[in-house]
Amino acid sequence: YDREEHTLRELRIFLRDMCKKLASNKLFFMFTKPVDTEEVPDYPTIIKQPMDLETMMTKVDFHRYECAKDFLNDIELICQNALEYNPARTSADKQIRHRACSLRDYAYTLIKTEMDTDFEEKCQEISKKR
Ligand SMILES: Cc1noc(C)c1-c1cc(NS(=O)(=O)c2ccccc2)cc(C(=O)O)c1
Repeated sequence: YDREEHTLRELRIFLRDMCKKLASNKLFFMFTKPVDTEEVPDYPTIIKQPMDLETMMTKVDFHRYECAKDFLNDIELICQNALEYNPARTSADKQIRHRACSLRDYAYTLIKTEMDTDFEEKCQEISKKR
């Protein structure tokens, strides 16, 4: 196996562990699956690019992430969607916005602390060439 494939395989193992850690935190329960359009019928009229942690795990398996930055872009999407769909001053909306921001900060911090900087740089170099 050439070196680049080995690097990307290592990235996928790391990102699956990230997904698992984020999805296992009860605080982030509502981000673990796509928003159910039966439960929330107007969701697709407001949120054009839904994202969730189960979809992200599938994207890892389909080799859709070539660096941690691409993975964090989807975490950002989960967070932005929650802020956009739940803008009210009610405690329910405030709670989901707070949890969305916690998910984003927790994901960035996990990657920053657990991922080698030059490993990410190597992934981004590979990603640029493809
Ligand atoms: C996410 C999201 N974005 O807008 C809203 C609104 C939510 C959201 C959606 C749901 N119900 S759901 O059937 O779509 C679902 C259940 C379990 C996991 C994932 C989604 C529940 C909650 C909640 O706070 O409990 C929040």
